[in-house]
Amino acid sequence: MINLDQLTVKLPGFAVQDVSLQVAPGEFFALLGPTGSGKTVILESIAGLVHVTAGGIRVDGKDITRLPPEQRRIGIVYQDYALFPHLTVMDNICYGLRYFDLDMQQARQRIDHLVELLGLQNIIHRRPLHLSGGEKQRVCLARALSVNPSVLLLDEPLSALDPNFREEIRRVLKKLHGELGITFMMVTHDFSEALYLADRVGVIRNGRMEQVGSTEDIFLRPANPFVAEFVGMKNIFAARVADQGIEFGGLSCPLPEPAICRQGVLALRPEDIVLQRENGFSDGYVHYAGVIEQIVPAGLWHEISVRCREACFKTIMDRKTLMSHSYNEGDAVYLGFQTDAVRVF
Ligand SMILES: Nc1ncnc2c1ncn2[C@@H]1O[C@H](COP(=O)(O)OP(=O)(O)OP(=O)(O)O)[C@@H](O)[C@H]1O
Repeated sequence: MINLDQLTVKLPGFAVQDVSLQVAPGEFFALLGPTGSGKTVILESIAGLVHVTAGGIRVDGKDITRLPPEQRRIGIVYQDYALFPHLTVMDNICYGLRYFDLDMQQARQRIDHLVELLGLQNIIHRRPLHLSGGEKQRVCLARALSVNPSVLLLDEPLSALDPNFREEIRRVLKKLHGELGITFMMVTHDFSEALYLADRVGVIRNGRMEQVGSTEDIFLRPANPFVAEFVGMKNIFAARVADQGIEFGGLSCPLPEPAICRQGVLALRPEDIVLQRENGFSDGYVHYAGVIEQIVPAGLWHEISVRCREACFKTIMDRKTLMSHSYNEGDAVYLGFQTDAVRVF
């Protein structure tokens, strides 16, 4: 269990301010935020690698705010591996043991178990130079877990990996978390990673916590336009409350309940928007006539921009559907969405 109580870390030109957070025992928590928002500073303050200016950190009920790193029983894994090139895999895994007061027989048993769990049996005598990215990251996980930590901190553990190994390490992390039952806290700027791995998420902006909640909550019910945009709501419009709903981009959107629109923003996820050639939308859908402005291939999907009056909507479509409807730039279409997909801030 991790407990941050108004954690404040002041650095030259940047500060983490009053971050309070509770991560339950055995939980997988993801700390999300754009680059430079302070995620690593928070992680490193938990590990004892940066000085905490004010507030406190407790792990499993114990105040560790001023303890040196080696007395915290916390493992940390970085994106760039940081393995010793001159040591074998086994020596890298065992390197940290000397700094901890551990029962060596138990430590050896634990390492044998980790080597098996992480599938490292065939590479324990190799040096890091001869390992793939996925293998290096599995070695780092074994090294961080060798000291039997109660908390494992992961700083963007997937971002240096190419896509195939990323998938592999994602599965490894899920399996490790399931089998070891310890608390995981992972920093990432990729919401899809958090969606796959984490139970709960905290979104950081500029050193402050913007929202904490279940991954589903953050995804479906972002608390403000910043979080909405961060979790992929690509349709964000200036809006205002009107007689029967809300107005934006020269359009009117009736809503079943009166909207509270304090920040004057309406947001929609691209995947909640449907396109049709003819207007066949059923009740419950809000729909507008528009024109396809742009079709951009994006991997397995195409991103389609549709202009309806002054509002330019973004939606996504798989290649097969796009082909079967023969949609092209310049085509007149109807665009619709259900009112419960609309978020108003
Ligand atoms: N030791 C330090 N001294 C001064 N400034 C620092 C120090 N460590 C980090 N910073 C600054 O604090 C800010 C937050 O950095 P941090 O590494 O926590 O961001 P982040 O959210 O992890 O970003 P990224 O996703 O790019 O890793 C940055 O502006 C960074 O330059």
